[in-house]
Amino acid sequence: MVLEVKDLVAGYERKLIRNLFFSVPEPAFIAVLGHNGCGKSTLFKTFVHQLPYSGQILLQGKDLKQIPNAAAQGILAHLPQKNVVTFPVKVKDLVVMGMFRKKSFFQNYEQQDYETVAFLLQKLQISHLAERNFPDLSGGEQQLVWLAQLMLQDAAICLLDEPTQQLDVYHKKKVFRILAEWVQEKQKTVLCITHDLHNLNFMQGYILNLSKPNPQLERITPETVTENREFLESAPF
Ligand SMILES: Nc1ncnc2c1ncn2[C@@H]1O[C@H](COP(=O)(O)OP(=O)(O)OP(=O)(O)O)[C@@H](O)[C@H]1O
Repeated sequence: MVLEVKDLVAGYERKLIRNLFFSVPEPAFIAVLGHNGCGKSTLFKTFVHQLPYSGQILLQGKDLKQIPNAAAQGILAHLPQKNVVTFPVKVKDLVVMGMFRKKSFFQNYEQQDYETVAFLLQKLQISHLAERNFPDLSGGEQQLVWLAQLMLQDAAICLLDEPTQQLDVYHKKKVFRILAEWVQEKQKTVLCITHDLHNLNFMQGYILNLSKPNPQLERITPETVTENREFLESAPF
């Protein structure tokens, strides 16, 4: 079992996540949907120990509470919605840091690591950004760079919080295709918060709509995408 959530209750004064149950037996893509403020990022925060919760979260069969540093173990990687860098750093030097698990603290990154970075940047079609100063990039360009860094972490389960939010329509589609390929070829489990429902039509996997009264994994089909879009187009009350 890759991931199990049992009777999860989490949130703030108001518990946004109430008695959530779902399980992912095999690597899969899961689109996490829902109206603004329904608790999607809150769900991810419970996974990365940023919020207390009751109930159980099991990653690869192990209780999350017994895994204080899932990132260092290559179990979990999290790409938050906002990630700010204000110091000057070249894109390639930021991306290579995704390989931190393979390095000891004082070890430098080598030529071979930068070759891996170059390959990934090419895949994401952002090779031309490699030598640029990261803080000077546009919002969408920065998002693609963070995605490259996250992919290099090579974690089994990835939490992506609206990774395509600032991308143009071409790059949105491209990123969804790359994620689909990544899940299938590398057997990753990707939970992806998104409002880009039309891009789900060509994806295989599941929808988890946290705006619904009793959210469950629903297999992605043209019908479930339409039903969830119509559900979300209606008022969230
Ligand atoms: N630290 C906090 N203290 C109290 N309330 C909070 C805190 N952080 C977030 N919230 C509230 O919890 C609710 C859910 O926030 P969350 O970020 O999980 O929403 P979301 O579903 O990811 O929304 P969006 O689609 O807008 O990103 C919001 O109403 C937010 O204001």
